[in-house]
Amino acid sequence: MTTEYVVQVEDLRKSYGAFTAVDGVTFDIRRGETFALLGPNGAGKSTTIEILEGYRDRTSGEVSVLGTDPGRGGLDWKAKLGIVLQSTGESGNVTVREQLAHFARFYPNPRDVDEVIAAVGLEEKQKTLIRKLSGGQRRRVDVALGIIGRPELLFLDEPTTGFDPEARRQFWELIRSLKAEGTSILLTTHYLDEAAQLGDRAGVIAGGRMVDIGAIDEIGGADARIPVVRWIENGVLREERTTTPGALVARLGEPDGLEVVRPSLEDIYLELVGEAGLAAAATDTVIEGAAL
Ligand SMILES: Nc1ncnc2c1ncn2[C@@H]1O[C@H](COP(=O)(O)OP(=O)(O)OP(=O)(O)O)[C@@H](O)[C@H]1O
Repeated sequence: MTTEYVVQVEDLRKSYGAFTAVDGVTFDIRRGETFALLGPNGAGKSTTIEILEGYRDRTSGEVSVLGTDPGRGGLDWKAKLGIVLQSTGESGNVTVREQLAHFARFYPNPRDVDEVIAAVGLEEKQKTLIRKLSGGQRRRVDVALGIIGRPELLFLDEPTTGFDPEARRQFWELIRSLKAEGTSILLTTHYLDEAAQLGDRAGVIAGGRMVDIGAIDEIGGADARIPVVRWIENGVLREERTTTPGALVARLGEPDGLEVVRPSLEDIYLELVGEAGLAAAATDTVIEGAAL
């Protein structure tokens, strides 16, 4: 059986004048997979997503989304996508329920409006005007609009920004249930715990380039996951990375400040992005040197 891809991106580039925002990015997403695109502000995540959604032209590269070039996708193609953009656009003078019922009519096989309202936890606000909602509640409306059409592929650009911790956990449950139904998802987030909770694979973009890509529990390579043992010896903080922290701890006994730290996805991500920043700075120096 061949793997079916819902997204295929090959050597994607996007320039704004002399500035290259996306610089040769390659990745794919398999059907049913949740792929997390991670990277610092300005890395090129939204630009990439907007190209895949058909909202932005690309400078070069090959892109296929549900078998179609997004630059040429028609309404049938659009109806298979669910899109939650980064900026919250919903400030309307209609109620939550009216807005969802209105958008449901654009799709051939929409989800039930009540079901979606319940899924995003807006039952008590369904008759409230959208402009009277809080920021986090409006974001839930954005998410509801993204899933009302029962999309095959859902784009979530920083979906939980502004959510309180409980709402974020409810949202994770919602995403898990969509995933269980077979929805493929492309997620960008600055919450690394969210990526670790929801993602099957992740790509880390920095400065428009993919600096690493792989299964969530393999990003950064095996060495990045080696635990660190820290303790205080003669008033000095010591630390050692070891694959056998238990043996080291047994040898140390019970020194002050003893802790075993397993690097989180966030630690690994920060290291990757830090290294990419240093590499870019080094390249800039060479280019400046060459120009002299
Ligand atoms: N219309 C535009 N014209 C010129 N430059 C742009 C335009 N849109 C984006 N950029 C630049 O492209 C780069 C990538 O932006 P993009 O929005 O894709 O980043 P991002 O990874 O989504 O960041 P964030 O995490 O802040 O959302 C940024 O340096 C941005 O300033």
